[in-house]
Amino acid sequence: MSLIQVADVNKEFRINRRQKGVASSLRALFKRDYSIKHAVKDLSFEIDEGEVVGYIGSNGAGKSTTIKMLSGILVPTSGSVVVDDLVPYKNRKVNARKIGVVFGQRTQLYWNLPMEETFDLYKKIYKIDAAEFKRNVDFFVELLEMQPFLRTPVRQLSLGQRMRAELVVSLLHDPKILYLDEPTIGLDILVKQKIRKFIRQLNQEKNTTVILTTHDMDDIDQICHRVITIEKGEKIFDGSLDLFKHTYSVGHQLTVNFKVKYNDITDPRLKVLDSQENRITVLFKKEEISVTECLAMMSEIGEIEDIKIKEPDMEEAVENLYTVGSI
Ligand SMILES: Nc1ncnc2c1ncn2[C@@H]1O[C@H](COP(=O)(O)OP(=O)(O)OP(=O)(O)O)[C@@H](O)[C@H]1O
Repeated sequence: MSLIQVADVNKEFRINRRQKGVASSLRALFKRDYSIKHAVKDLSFEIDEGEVVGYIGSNGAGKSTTIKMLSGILVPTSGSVVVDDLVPYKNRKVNARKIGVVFGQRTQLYWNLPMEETFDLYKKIYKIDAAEFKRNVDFFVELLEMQPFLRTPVRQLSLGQRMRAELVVSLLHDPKILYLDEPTIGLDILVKQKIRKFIRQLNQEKNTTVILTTHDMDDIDQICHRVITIEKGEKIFDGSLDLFKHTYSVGHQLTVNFKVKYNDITDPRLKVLDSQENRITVLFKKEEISVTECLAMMSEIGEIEDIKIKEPDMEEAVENLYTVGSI
């Protein structure tokens, strides 16, 4: 049975429409005046232990609402959410032991305490066994290169240092599942890379299941094996990272420089983007024609000097997803 099971879940929010003024306040006493926001609609998916899943969608698509239902903060309006055999909102305490959560915008740190003391505090809160605690702190501090700032009060840490600290705090009790909501937002590229590497290692060494929401497509590209996309509350794609790219990207781009070029290409599976005296750029889908076949064709139309292949691009795939929708 899957570790996370989401079946036919809906989440509605009631939004008050009350206008300003005494008359409208009086009216509101007798007549309910609100609209319903369907944040998540008929959502179903399953996630197995050890999977690393990117959960993506544009602003307001319903990502955070889903994560909040998975972590037990929100109650679904209908449908069922089961995480490791528990219904999260009914078992918030037990569920909290099994999950780690990092919301990019919300902190779990104490402003005036250095990290070392914050870790000790969480050790007490979660009643973490001393040996397990030491093992984890050593492991995480080394992987995230946190030694130099362990004794610095949190308020003096940079955003990147704080985000690394957030990750450690959420993982000290060895949770089975880690929910990450925009973990690299606002960070410089070096810290982003450190965090991405850390998440990959965490998954490999501890088999932690990771669900990651982000607007940074490099996060997805470099960390996730699977992608689920949601738009206007509805799931529109669920599959491997490769399938995602191939479904939504326009294809591979091949540029060939020729010593001598005799002809132009005519095969309908290759779309010519640019053709010059000694160079041609074509677009193709790997499912329709292989790279080898493509190159064989190129060698028939000229003497090849040099080639360059551009893989389908994640950013471009997401752009297409948002404009095309589900296919
Ligand atoms: N407490 C709430 N009350 C009313 N509406 C809400 C509430 N929380 C979320 N919503 C609405 O539900 C929809 C989904 O919001 P959600 O925060 O899940 O989106 P998101 O995909 O995480 O977006 P973002 O990428 O901007 O963080 C949005 O239209 C949002 O305005």
